[in-house]
Amino acid sequence: MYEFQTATLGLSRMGPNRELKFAMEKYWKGKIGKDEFIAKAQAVEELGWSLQLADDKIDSIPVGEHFYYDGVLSWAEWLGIVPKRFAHLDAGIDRMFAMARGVDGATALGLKKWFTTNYHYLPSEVDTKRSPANLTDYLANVKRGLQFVGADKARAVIYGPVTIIRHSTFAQTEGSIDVQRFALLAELIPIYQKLIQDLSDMGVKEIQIHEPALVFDESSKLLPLYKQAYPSILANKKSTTRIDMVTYFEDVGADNWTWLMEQSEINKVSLDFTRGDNLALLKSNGFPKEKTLGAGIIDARSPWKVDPSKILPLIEELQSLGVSKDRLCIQPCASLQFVPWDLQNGEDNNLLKHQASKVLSFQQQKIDELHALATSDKKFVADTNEAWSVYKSSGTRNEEVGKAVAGLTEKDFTRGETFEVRRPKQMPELPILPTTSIGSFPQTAGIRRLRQQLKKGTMSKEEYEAAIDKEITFMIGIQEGLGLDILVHGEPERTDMVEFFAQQMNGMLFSGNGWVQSFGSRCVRPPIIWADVSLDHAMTTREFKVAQSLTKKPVKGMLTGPITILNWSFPRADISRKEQTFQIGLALRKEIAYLEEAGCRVIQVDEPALREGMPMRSARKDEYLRWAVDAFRLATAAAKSETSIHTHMCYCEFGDCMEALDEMDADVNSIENARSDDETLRQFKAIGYKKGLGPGTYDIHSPVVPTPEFIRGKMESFLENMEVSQLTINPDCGLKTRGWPETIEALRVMVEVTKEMRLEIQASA
Ligand code: MET
Ligand SMILES: [Zn+2]
Repeated sequence: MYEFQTATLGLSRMGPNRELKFAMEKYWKGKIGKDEFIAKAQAVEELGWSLQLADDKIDSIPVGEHFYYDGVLSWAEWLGIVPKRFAHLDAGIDRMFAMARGVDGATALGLKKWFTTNYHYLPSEVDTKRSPANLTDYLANVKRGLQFVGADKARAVIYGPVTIIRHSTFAQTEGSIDVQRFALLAELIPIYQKLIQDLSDMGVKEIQIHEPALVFDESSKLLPLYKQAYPSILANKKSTTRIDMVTYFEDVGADNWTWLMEQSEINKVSLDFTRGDNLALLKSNGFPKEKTLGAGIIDARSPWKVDPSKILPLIEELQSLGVSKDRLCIQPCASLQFVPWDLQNGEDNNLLKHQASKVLSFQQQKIDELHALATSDKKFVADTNEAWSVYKSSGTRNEEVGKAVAGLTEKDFTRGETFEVRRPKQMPELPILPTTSIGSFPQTAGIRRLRQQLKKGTMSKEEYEAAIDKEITFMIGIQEGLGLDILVHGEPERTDMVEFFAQQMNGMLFSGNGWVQSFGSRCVRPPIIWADVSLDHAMTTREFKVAQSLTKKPVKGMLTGPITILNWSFPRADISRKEQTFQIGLALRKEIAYLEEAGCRVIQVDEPALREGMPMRSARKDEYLRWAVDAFRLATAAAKSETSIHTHMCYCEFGDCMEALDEMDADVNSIENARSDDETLRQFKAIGYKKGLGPGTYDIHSPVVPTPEFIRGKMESFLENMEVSQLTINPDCGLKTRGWPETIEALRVMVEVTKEMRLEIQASA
């Protein structure tokens, strides 16, 4: 052991070259069998273990935490929290994948953002009857880990029951959620008791119980569940098995702190020191002498190196607050799944050549940093300090941008006329219940090939654009044929809704292989903001003009909003997120002007990441929402009254920020709703929302075409909750992951049902 102990809480799951992604997709298509799939997945897991074992870099290495699709989903499968529609399937990974992706008419589980990240988990659905728990696969995996890593270093990871319960949905018909939560907990306690015993018997010396739900606001009423769960779960635990209670993404709050520190069966508490204020809690309460502190001092969600001038004093301070060296374990604040595998890995060197890369740090580098900190490596400290000072003087600031942000006044954030005044001026020719889509159409293999050819240089820019225009022509033709009212160009030129814009703005940096998991096999490659952001040319008008020239119907301009660009990028570490978002907002404001100039009358500014960036504590929530909403308003406020500003959001729990959605002052909010069962729609009604709303009519994640009855049911529910004049009819989200046949069929059903309903409404008027 070195000066400090080191631990990790989980690694990037996909592998250096997204091996798990490709293995999963092949397995789903039946191109490889189950054994081959598992072998490939295990090879990635073992690679991760090896990285940590090398040079004894990490003392506590998690095992049993390499999930194929999602952790909450795997635990639901193992614990038997399986909704009826999947209960007939055999337990195991096929049922787990079935729940993730849907099968034979059984729709998939929901999809939600995990805390404040852009990673999505699958909420378990709680039926009245549970399937039997089956932890065989989990235990076998832990056993493999123990053998590979060695019993001294292996730490079995368990997702704790309260976190599972907090991320489950309960039937509204079965009575109060609180009661249902306790009922489920009562069933889970004996399962966890046995599990802890089994792990002890196998020779596991320490168990990491991941209970990040401890960071939810105290008002979330979870503490009674913790109080109920843990004394019983840990009651029969052998004294030789240590417990590390792991939290992340926020501080645990005063009440949870007190509870945690009082639990004598908990030997180590892992806390996040990069978000929230656990340090203040430690200062005011001290830290129990008999416990180890797992100090999450390395930001697992940031691609930037540690700043020694901040992190070394923090390590000192923790000791001066009474955490002795032998009880201090330094670690990343959360799983490293939120950063790419390795900075050096497979890069085409564009990234590595850039000055900023000297201060970048992906998973491999973070493991090295931990090791350097644990061994008090002086050279590392000197080199890192030097790298940061070189970076800061390498053109990160742009004076013009700085002035523009500093000079903003109230007027810059406010549209010329109020919603009531401007709304009637917007596309008055539209019928009631205008139909539209969210923007993207299927990204076919052909389209992806075009991009590869352009990249390889086997296709010229002119040829590429001509091919893209052909796609746009096809897509406009389809939409005309279907009879949609507000058309889109279909986004064939965009790889990704953030990357496409980031690539055209100044101040952004891109990796060739810096993938992180978004959900299931889907990975994203977030741009890295390294300097002040600005824009010096139009980004979307070329494709808009092509599309609009082909139709008399309005074509919707399609932009990604400032908050989403920020949240789905890696923000820089040296200036605030607010300042970066305002810079992006100003760039988008220019783009909206370019689009208007090109004749665009309706512009959608997507903000699917608005909610996920929101901090978890009420005090900080309000502050975030204020600047996040302001950034959106900054981007859109200069639009003419005649320009209809739409926005779109998806796959979040919006309940606690509804007012903010209203304050964004968009003319129409096209929001995901089908997969969350009208919850979002009811929440809009509850706040008395009067602006335009496009609640999604069907889930776009499934290839299953919705029936007319289903769409009709949705629309009836819209009409019960909103005025006809408020409604726009659209799917839940973009269609880029779908194939053409089901896309056309589903939209055809949506348009047909809308036409029928228009006639009915007019007849009854
Ligand atoms: C994740 S939200 C996606 C919105 C985007 N306009 C699309 O249709 O793909
Ligand atoms: Zn969406």
